Amino acid sequence: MIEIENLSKSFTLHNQGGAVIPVMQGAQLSVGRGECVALVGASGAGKSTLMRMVWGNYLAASGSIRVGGVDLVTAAPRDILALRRETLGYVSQFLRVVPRVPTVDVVAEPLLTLGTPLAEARARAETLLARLNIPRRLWSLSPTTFSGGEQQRVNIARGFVHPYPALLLDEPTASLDAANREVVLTLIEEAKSRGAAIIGIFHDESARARLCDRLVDVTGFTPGAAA
Ligand SMILES: Nc1ncnc2c1ncn2[C@@H]1O[C@H](COP(=O)(O)OP(=O)(O)OP(=O)(O)O)[C@@H](O)[C@H]1O
Repeated sequence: MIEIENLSKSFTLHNQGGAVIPVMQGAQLSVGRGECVALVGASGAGKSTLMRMVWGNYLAASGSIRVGGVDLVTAAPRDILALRRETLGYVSQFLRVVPRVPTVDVVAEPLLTLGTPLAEARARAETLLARLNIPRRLWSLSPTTFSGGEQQRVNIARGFVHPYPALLLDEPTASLDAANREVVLTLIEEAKSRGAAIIGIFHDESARARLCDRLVDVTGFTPGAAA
């Protein structure tokens, strides 16, 4: 479902004399349906950079990243947007929302853009918000004033409301209490059992051990690392 081949990336710092920092070379990764792969490696090794390339926010210098047949390295922006609507979900660590949109609609939005009728989209959003223990009285409010953990759960609800065939998870349990962490781990297990291909960054080692079929150390993709 997710196939990464011979991927390279460098950053050019235009405000610092055009310094070029190579961060990745020859990265390979393949994630099948129902599989969860954890990206590991020391801080600065390139986990987030790899994730952002798969999401299509960072452009690779060379190589390919195929998700459901679309190559993110060469795809046109409209094809990347279509991929994000239908196929590829991303739960980032931080919620970014348009102010004043009620939480229930923030969560329902991915379904609405796919043409799901409003009542059905809201009902599915509410089921997830309830599972994730967001109090009902907050559903009609914007999540901008919510606590860190509440915002993370809203973000997770939004990422799981549509059954994306591929999912990127950046520290999905980072600021959660034990009960909510358990809900999130169960949601990820359910996504795996329906066949989602998942790439995640999990500093939570026991979550990683429970969910992940493989660990991939991105240090091996650092330029100059032994191939
Ligand atoms: N936008 C950017 N511009 C320039 N350099 C960047 C940029 N993003 C990342 N880097 C560099 O790329 C390297 C990899 O960073 P990245 O954030 O991917 O590491 P990481 O493994 O996710 O680290 P951490 O576990 O600390 O989050 C670092 O040396 C970082 O400074």
